[in-house]
Amino acid sequence: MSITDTAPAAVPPDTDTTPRLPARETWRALYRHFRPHRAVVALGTLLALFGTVAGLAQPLAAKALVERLGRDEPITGILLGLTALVVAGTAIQAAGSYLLERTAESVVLSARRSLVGRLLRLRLPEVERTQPGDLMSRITSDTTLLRAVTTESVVSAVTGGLGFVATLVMMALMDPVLLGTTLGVIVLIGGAFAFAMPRIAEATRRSQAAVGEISSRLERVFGAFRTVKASGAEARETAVVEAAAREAWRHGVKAAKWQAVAGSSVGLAVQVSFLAVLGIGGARVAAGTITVAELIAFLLYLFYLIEPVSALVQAVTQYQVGSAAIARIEEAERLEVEDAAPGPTGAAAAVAGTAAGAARGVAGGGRGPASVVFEDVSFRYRDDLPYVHRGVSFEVPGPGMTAFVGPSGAGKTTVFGLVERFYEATGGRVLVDGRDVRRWPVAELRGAIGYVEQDAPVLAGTLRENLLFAAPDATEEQVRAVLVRARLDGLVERLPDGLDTVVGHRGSKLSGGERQRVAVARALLRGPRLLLLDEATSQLDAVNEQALRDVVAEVAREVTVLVVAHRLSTVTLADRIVVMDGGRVRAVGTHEELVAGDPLYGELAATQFLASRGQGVSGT
Ligand SMILES: Nc1ncnc2c1ncn2[C@@H]1O[C@H](COP(=O)(O)OP(=O)(O)OP(=O)(O)O)[C@@H](O)[C@H]1O
Repeated sequence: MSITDTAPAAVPPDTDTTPRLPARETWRALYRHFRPHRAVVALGTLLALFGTVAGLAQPLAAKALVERLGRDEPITGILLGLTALVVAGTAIQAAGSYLLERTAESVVLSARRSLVGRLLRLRLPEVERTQPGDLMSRITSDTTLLRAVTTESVVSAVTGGLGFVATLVMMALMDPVLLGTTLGVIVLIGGAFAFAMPRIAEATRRSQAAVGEISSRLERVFGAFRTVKASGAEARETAVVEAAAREAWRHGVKAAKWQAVAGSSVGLAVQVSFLAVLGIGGARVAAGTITVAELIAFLLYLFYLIEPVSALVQAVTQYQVGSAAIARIEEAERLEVEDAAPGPTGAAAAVAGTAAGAARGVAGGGRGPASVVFEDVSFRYRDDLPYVHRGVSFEVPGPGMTAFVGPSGAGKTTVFGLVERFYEATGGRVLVDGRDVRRWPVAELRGAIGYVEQDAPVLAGTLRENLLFAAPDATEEQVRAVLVRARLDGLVERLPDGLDTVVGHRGSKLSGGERQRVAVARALLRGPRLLLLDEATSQLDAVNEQALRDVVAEVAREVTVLVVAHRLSTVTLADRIVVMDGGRVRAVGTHEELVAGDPLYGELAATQFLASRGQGVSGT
C-alpha cells in the first residue's frame, strides 16, 4: 500500500509502547467489563432472536395472505395480523437495540469511572513515567472501543453461532457430502480471515497509541502555549501533532483494509461454496444420488448461511478492535496507585480547628506544629538514576522556620517530596511527629501539610475554587482572612467578579506574583501543622515579598515551616538553616553561624542570594 510512503519522519519512534495482553488476560479483562451487564445483554440477545423469528414469520403471513386473496376470502384479519407482526417485530428489534446501546454506554461509563478513580490516585513516579495526554486518551478514546465488543459482538456471536449451527444441521440432514464440500471451502477461506484478524488488532492498537500520542503532544503545547509562541515553534509543533494524526490515520486505514479482507472473505466463501456445491451437487444429481429439488434446497441453505457467518465475523472483528483497546486500558489500570485518596476530610478538619487559628487562616488542627526528622535518608527517583539524597539527616522540632539552601540540584525540593510521601525513601527514614511517613495514612499525613510549590500552580477555574482547593469546607470569613494575609484582598476588590473571577488555564490571567500569593493563600487556608514552601526565585515585588515574609514569619510562630530558600531575606529570618550539597547535609546553623563556619554557605550568601531579586539584604 502506498500509504506507507506518506508516513512522516517526524513520528516519534516510541508511540508503540502498549504491551500486548495475552489472550487469556484479554478475555478476563473483557469479561470483567461485561459481567455487570450480562443479564441485560442476555435479554438483548433474546429480543434479537425474537426479532429474527418475527422477521421469519412475515413471509409466511404474506404467503397466507396471497393464498386467501386467491380463494377470494376476507383478508382484513390477516392484514391486521400481519401489521401487528410487523409493528411487534420492529418494536422488539428497536427495544433490543436500545437496550444494547444503553448497556454499551454503561460499559463505557463504568470503564471510565474506574479508570479516572485510579488515575487520580496514581503514585507520582508512575505519572512521571507516563504521558498525561496518553493517559487521558485511554479514558476518552479507548474506552469507547469497548462499546461494541462487550455488547453487540456478544449478541452477534450468540445469534450468529445459533444460526450457523442450525443451518449446518439442516444442511447435514440434506446431504453430508455437499456439507463437506461447503465446509471445505469455508475453512479454506477462513484461513484468509484468520490471517486478517490479528492484523486488525495490531493496527487498532497502533492507531490508538497514535491517538494517545496526539493527546500527549497537544497537552505539551497547551501546557506551554506562550513558550511555543515565543519560540516560534507553532509550525514545528503542528507538524509533530500532524505526524501523530497521520500515524493514527495510517493504522486506521490498515485496520479498515484488514476488516474489508475479513468481511469480503465471507462473501467469497459463500460464492465459491456455491460454485463447488453446484459442480459436485450437479454430478450427484446426474448420478441420481440426490434430486434436483434437494440440490436447490441445499443451495438456499447455503445462502441462509451468509447472515450468521457475517454476524460471527463481525463479532470476531469487534473482539480484535476491543482487545486492542483493552490492552491499553488494562495497562493504565495496572499502574501503581497510592493506598487511599487524600480526601477533603483532613483539610476540613484542620480548617475547622481552633476559632482563633481559623480566623488567622491557620487553624493548626488543635494538635500543634509537626516535627520533621530525616534519618540517614537515601533516595533516587528511579533505579537507573543517580542518588539525589545520600544519607540526609536533620531534625526539625516544631514550630519555627527552617530554611534549606544549597546549589541548584542539591536535593532541597526532594526533601518536600519525601515528606509529602510523593516518593518513598530508598533507605533511612522520614519521620513526621516521630512517626515514619510510611506508617501514616496518606490522607492524614497530607491533611496536616500545606505545600506551596515553586512554580505555584494555579488551576483553571475561579479564584475561589483555587483557594478552596485544599480546604473545600473553609468558611467565607476564613477565605477573607487568608486573602488579607496573602495580600490578595486588593486584587479581589479590583476584579469585577471578585473571588468568582475566572483565572484561565493554569491561572494565565494572573500575574506571576499573584499566582504565587494564591498558592500561599491556598496552603494557609488548609490550616496546616506543617507548611512546606518552595520559594520562587523571583515573582514577588518588594512590598509583597516583605508582606509574605511577615506572614510566613507569623505562621512560623505556631506552625512548623520548611522553606527552600532562594532569598537572603528568608534565610536571615530562619531559626535554622540546613545547607545541602550533592545530596548531603553539609551544615546546619543560623545565618550568622554559617556565614562564619561554612564556606559554601558564605559563598551562596555572597553570590546566589544576592543575585536573586531578594530584598532585605540588610542581613549581609
Ligand atoms: N521527578 C524527578 N525525576 C527524576 N529526577 C528528578 C526529579 N525531580 C528532581 N530530579 C533530579 O533530582 C535532583 C535534585 O532535585 P531537587 O529538585 O531536589 O533540587 P533542588 O535542590 O531543589 O534544586 P533547585 O534549587 O534548582 O530547585 C536534580 O538533579 C534533579 O534533576
